[in-house]
Amino acid sequence: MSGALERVVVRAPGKINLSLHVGGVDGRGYHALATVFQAVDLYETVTATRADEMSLEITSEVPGEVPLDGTNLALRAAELLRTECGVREAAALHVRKQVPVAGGMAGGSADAAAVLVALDRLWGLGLGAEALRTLGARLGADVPFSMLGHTALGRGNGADLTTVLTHGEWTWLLAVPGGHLSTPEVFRRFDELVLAGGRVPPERPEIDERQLQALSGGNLELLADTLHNDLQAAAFALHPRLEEVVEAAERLGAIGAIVSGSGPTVAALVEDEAAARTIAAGLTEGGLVESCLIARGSAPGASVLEES
Ligand SMILES: C[C@@](CO)(OP(=O)(O)O)[C@H](O)COP(=O)(O)OP(=O)(O)OC[C@H]1O[C@@H](n2ccc(N)nc2=O)[C@H](O)[C@@H]1O
Ligand SMILES: Nc1ncnc2c1ncn2[C@@H]1O[C@H](COP(=O)(O)OP(=O)(O)O)[C@@H](O)[C@H]1O
Repeated sequence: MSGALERVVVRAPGKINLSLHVGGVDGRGYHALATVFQAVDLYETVTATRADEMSLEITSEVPGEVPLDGTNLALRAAELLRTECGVREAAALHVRKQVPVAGGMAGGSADAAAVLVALDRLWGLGLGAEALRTLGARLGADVPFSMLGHTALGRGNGADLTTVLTHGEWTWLLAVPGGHLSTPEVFRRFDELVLAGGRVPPERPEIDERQLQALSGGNLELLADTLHNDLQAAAFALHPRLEEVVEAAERLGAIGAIVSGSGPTVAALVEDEAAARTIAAGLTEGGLVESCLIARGSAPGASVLEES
C-alpha cells in the first residue's frame, strides 16, 4: 500500500498532579513548578480526516462548555502546525471528550497533543516526538506531558519532563464537584495568599523524594501521605464546596484525596474499584458532586489508534 493517509485516529490521556509545588513567577508570568504528573485512562480521542478546509466537531461524555471557534486548543494546535510547517492542507477534526472540562485534568491540552500527533501523521510531516512536544509547549504548559504520558516529573513551567519509575497500577476516584476554575485565576489567588502570608515562594521548588519512593515501590500509604498541592488553598478559596469534597472523600474511605492541578476535580486514591464506588455513592448521595469517574494510572501518552 502506498500514498497519503486519509484518516488518522489518536488518543491522548488526561492527568492528575500527585504533587504540585509552586515557586516564583518568571518574566512571562509563569510560575516555576516542581510537579509529578500521572496520566490516567480517561482519553480524548481525535479523528483527523483530510478535507478542503479546517473544521471541528466535538462529542462529549462529560459536562461543560467548550468553545468551537479558533480559541479551541484543537484548532489552535492545527493552526500552529500549519504555520510552522508551511502546510496548505486542511483536516476535519472530531474530538471525543472523556476528561472533565476545565477541571484541572488537562483535557484541552490532551486535545492539542492528540491533534499535533494526528496531523503530523496525516500530513506526513515526520516531526518526531521531541519536536512535537516543543511545539506543544507553545500551546500550554501541560501539553508536552499529555504526549509523554505515564508518570513524570515536570519542572520549569511544567513542560520540562523526566519520566518517573512506577511499580503497579493506581486506582483513582475522580470527583467532579461542578463549576469550573480558571487556571490563571487560581495562580493569581495563590500569589495573593502568598503575599498575605508574608511568605517568599522558592525560586526552584522541590518535590518530596518520598513520593518517588512511593511510586517506584508501589507503596499506596506512602503515596497517599505525599499527595500535595500548593494551589489547593487558592482553589478552596475560589470554590465554595471544594474543601468539603476533599474532606468527605477521606471520611468515606479514600486513602488520600487532593485537588488536581488548579481544580476543581478532586483525585481520591483508593484501594480498588469497590472502594471507589462506595465513595462515589456517598459523595453523590450527599449532593456534593456533579459526577464521579473511576480511572487508573499510569496511562500511555498520545498514541495512534488507527490510520488508513
Ligand atoms: C495548573 C496546571 C498543573 O499541571 O494544570 P491545570 O490545572 O491547568 O490542568 C498547569 O500548570 C497549567 O498548565 P496549562 O493549563 O497548560 O497552562 P497554560 O495554558 O500554559 O497557562 C495558563 C495560565 O496559567 C498560569 N500558569 C500556568 C503554568 C505555570 N507554570 N504557571 C502559571 O502561572 C499563567 O497565568 C498562564 O497564563
Ligand atoms: N479542546 C478544548 N477542550 C477543553 N477546553 C478547552 C478546549 N479548548 C479551549 N478550552 C478552554 O480551556 C479551558 C480549560 O480547559 P481544560 O483543558 O479542560 O482544563 P484545565 O486547564 O483545568 O485542565 C476551558 O475553560 C475551555 O474554555
